[in-house]
Amino acid sequence: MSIEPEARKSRAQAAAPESAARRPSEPQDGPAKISPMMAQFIAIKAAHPGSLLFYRMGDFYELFFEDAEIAAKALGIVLTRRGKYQGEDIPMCGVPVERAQEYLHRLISLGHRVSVCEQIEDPAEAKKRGAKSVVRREVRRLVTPGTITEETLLDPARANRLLAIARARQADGQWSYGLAALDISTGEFLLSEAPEAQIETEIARIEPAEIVIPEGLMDQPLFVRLAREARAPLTPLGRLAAEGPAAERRICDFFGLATLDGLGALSPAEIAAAAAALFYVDRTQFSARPALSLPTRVAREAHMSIDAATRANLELTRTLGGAREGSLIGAIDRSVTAAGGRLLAERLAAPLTDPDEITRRQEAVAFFFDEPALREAARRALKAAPDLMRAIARLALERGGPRDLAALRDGFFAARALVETLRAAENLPGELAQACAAAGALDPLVPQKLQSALADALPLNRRDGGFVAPDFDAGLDELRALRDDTRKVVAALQARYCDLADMRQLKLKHNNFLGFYLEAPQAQGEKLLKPPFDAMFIHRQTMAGAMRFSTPELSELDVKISTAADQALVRELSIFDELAATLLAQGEAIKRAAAALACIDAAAGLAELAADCGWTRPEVDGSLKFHIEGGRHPVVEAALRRGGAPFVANDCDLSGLAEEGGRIAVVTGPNMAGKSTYLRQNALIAVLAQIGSFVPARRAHIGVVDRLFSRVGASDDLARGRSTFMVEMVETAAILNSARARSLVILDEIGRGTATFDGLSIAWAVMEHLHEVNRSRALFATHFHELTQLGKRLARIDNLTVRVSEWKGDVIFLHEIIAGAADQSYGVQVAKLAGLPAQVVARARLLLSEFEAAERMSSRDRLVADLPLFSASYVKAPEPAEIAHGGGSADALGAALDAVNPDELSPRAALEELYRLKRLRAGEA
Ligand SMILES: Nc1ncnc2c1ncn2[C@@H]1O[C@H](COP(=O)(O)OP(=O)(O)OP(=O)(O)O)[C@@H](O)[C@H]1O
Repeated sequence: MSIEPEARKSRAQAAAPESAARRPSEPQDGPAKISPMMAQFIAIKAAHPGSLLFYRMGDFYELFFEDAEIAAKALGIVLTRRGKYQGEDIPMCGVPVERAQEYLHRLISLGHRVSVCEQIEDPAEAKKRGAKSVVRREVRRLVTPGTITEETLLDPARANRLLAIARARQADGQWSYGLAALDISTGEFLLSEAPEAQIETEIARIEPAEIVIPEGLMDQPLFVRLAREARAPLTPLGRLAAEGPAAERRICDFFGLATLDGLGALSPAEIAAAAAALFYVDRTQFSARPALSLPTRVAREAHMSIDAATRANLELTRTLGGAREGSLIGAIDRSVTAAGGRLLAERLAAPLTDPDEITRRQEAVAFFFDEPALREAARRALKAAPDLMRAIARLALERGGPRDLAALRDGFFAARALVETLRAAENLPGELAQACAAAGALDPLVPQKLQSALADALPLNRRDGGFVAPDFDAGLDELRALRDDTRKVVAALQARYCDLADMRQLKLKHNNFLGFYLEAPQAQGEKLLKPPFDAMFIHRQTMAGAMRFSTPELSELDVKISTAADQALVRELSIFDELAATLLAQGEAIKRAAAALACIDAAAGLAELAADCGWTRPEVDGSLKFHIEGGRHPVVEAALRRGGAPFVANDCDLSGLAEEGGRIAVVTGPNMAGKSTYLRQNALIAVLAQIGSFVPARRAHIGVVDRLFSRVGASDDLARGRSTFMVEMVETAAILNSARARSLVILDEIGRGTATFDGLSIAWAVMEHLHEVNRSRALFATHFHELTQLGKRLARIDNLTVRVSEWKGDVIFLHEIIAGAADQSYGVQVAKLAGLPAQVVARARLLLSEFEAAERMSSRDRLVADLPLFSASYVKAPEPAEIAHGGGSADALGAALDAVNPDELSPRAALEELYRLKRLRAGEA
């Protein structure tokens, strides 16, 4: 895109007085050859490496040299030239200030960092220092993906976290990693600690927008990979940022604490990470200070551990394609506020493991579930609540605008309405009672004041003015009247003077020489030269037939009118600051109230969902139960419902006893029957139960799951140099190395990505390991029917299959899970449904019956049945000759087969031939 002609004009004007410059990276020929402006630019640029420099010039932010080339390409704006540096043109491009946020958004989302350099004095001031002096400029902010606060740059539905990682050596010599996650758009500040093997899982939970790590770790493949997987840019920090006592001091200084003792037992790695995060905040925000909450430690055991692959596979907060729509959060989010939606996403990313805490959340949902009228009223009140957390955070950073004041006003009113609604309720459960108390603690006078202060229509930026309501401030009203209604002011003044002098012909006029003056006809003017009028009216001129007078008030009027606009704005800005200060003085209470509203919204939203979709409250405790009756997949069910199709509910029981471990269900069944859906729905039900939600099931009893693992589907990771099979094996290895009795494991078609017998052997051994060593509750979907044999030999393995029926040779999926093993794959029927050409389907049917006949005659089944536990015996593959000739079948069958020429058969004839051959083999023909 190009810049508008009007904007371009003002930019040209802004740039006009400056002259040529050299490339900043090269030695300069001498100061004489560089304009003062370019010298200033070069100095500022050198002090802020690693970012694009937005250099304010009048109504534009200009970029020069390489920055201009990068930005012009990224933003699609025109690259121009401006002056020369060492004989070469200087590339330049620019963005109008009023559209800067839009351009910033694009640059930040591409992973760039932008230093915003402002003019910090009036050009008129600069001129006073001499004609060639340059306006003072300073970088006021470094905008990076993890430190943005503007509404237009943020996703309302997601937290925007900066993650700082630091490491510290432990007593046993191992490295431990501290993780500090902070969101300056809301003030949230959380700390945790993890060993190297768990960092990936922690990062997946935090979903950072930017990761800050010590410079020395920048090149480590682990971090390069982690950042790529988290789709977050990696920023290095020097060593000084987070070391020893300096780290503690940095945290204490930031929060005004004497010691860190009040924050609980923080580890050295956590302290280092927290200090690094604060250092980075300082570096990016300069003098502005975000209203961060005190850092809170998050114990890893407090949350269900879900590794990155499992999160991705289960599509908890985004689909594999990256969209929210189609993910679990997309299906369950019924919250009506942005903060409520964010809280739900956060809870989904970190389900709880403490049954008491889960019960506390459930009680809040159950309350709204049982009280539909209250739920409706609460949701109506919440709908009027804007994003309080982000509004107060922007005010704290002095980046707030009039709309943030209005957001807080509306939020205060909404909180009051909500509290009034809920206070009427009896037996408010603990979580809601606490939230109500926080929401009710807001000062009722504040919204009143904001209400009378703010105009109806509000500009985005306070500098635009016009946001203070009429009648709020007499001084402002007067200035505005002067600015807007010169004519009216003049008319009113003229009428007043006419009354005072009792002289109708007195006229108020203006010229450049006298400014405002009063003119009277000669005869009547004489009267004003005498007492008492001469005390007020000062004679200025006598003309032919008229006399001119001024008054002290009129002399001031001139000055007043010309500066009224500026003064009105200054007055408005000071009213803004006053209102902002009133709000910031209550910053902590506002943050608590905002969190309370989000909490109520999340609970009411989940209750709405449960009521709407027929969900029930699960029983969650410390046992190893996993018993679900009539479970459904929330996302698939919603999709089917949109198409008018029903979802078939299914049971699942993996319950085990502590001394033995959980049960494993081996699910076999045709393609497309619903195995993957079944596996995933049970994992999702566990996640939902542990965030305190109701679940899509008739009944559910779940003993808390500490770790959830899934190996679902197959995908290459070519960027990491891993084939499909390698990815599958790496993920499986991670599961077998870390799953425990309290874990839930979902394995979908392990071993599919390699040769049949390798795959079968691996799957077999994996199952044995899960059963004997991990002892986890597990679901295992497979097309290796041989694995159903394991159920006969290992006590806690059950076989499940999906019911299908056949009609005229076609398969009909019933999606019903029943006990037992599948007897057929129906792969060919599914291929037919998929639209494979008829000849191919017929040929496949023929081949299939041949292969099956061959297999029946082979010793494979017997071999599998005889496999000793834990001996990874190789299962003998049938000899090619056996397949070709039907193994040890009768000569008659061989002769009949030899007589068939498949190339000459129509699909129908081939099918008939196949049935004939089968009858022949069975001795019927
Ligand atoms: N319980 C159910 N009720 C209704 N429809 C279902 C149910 N389960 C699955 N389906 C439908 O069947 C489709 C296929 O399901 P799914 O992918 O789970 O099959 P699958 O057995 O895992 O197949 P494959 O073995 O080919 O991977 C789903 O997209 C959904 O539309």
